[in-house]
Amino acid sequence: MRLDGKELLRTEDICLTFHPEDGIPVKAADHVSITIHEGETFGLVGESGSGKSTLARILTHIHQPDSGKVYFEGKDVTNLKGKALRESRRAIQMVFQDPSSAFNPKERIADIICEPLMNFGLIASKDIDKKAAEMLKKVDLPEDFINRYPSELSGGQRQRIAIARALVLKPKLIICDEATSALDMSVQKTIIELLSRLQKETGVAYLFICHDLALANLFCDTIAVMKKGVIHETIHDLNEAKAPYSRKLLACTFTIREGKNKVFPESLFA
Ligand SMILES: Nc1ncnc2c1ncn2[C@@H]1O[C@H](COP(=O)(O)OP(=O)(O)OP(=O)(O)O)[C@@H](O)[C@H]1O
Repeated sequence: MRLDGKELLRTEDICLTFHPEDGIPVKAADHVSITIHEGETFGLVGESGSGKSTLARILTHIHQPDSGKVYFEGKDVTNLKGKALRESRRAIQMVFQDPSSAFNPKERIADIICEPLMNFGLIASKDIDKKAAEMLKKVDLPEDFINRYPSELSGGQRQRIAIARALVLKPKLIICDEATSALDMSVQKTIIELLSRLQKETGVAYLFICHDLALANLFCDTIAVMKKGVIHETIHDLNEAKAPYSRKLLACTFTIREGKNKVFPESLFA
């Protein structure tokens, strides 16, 4: 965790409106400006549908914004095409909530981990098992997992495989989109500890998209609070949140210390 790193990624006034065929337009990104520094963990919180994944998809070039700019290491990468786009995709990797959906169930773990290297033509077939074993070690899994299949692993182990695969290209930024949300509390803790350790070892930055405000506050150096495509506040500690929406969101968090008669605040959607 560090806040003194150089600027790694910056968005400037990013806007994107979806136009579903049978509905009203949805402003999923409304003048979004964020800055992520090298080695930083940047949290993105907000209710479901607030535009968190859309922003992730813009940063990974899955969606093109209607307007605004994305800068990576100081370069404008908003409209990259061809080879430049491919190269840029190496630097930002993603880890999703359900890694199984991104894994081919018929592929060995070794091939799953090394797939990004294969896609970029960066590894020979004969080196795959060795590289995969090295990556398994990094994420605290036994090296003989190379010959297993995804269905033979637990959810937490599969998430470690997803992290190993995200790391194999040595990215500068990993976007964790609800990466720990489907895991039980104890496994979630070990994955967070793993992400922390890997960050110390590699200097990778994280964009950590999360519904759990307590976890985001604990793990993230900086947190942006998003609602309906708008960033309402960017702060380092949610306890110091000032924006009315952030306060409402915080008031909705459960804590076991409050006992059994918690009164919910007025609707977030008002
Ligand atoms: N491809 C699309 N076409 C039309 N509308 C979309 C598309 N993708 C997202 N949206 C809409 O944009 C808004 C933001 O969605 P997004 O998935 O970014 O939210 P989110 O904050 O990531 O939600 P969650 O926390 O539930 O994953 C939602 O209203 C969603 O329905």
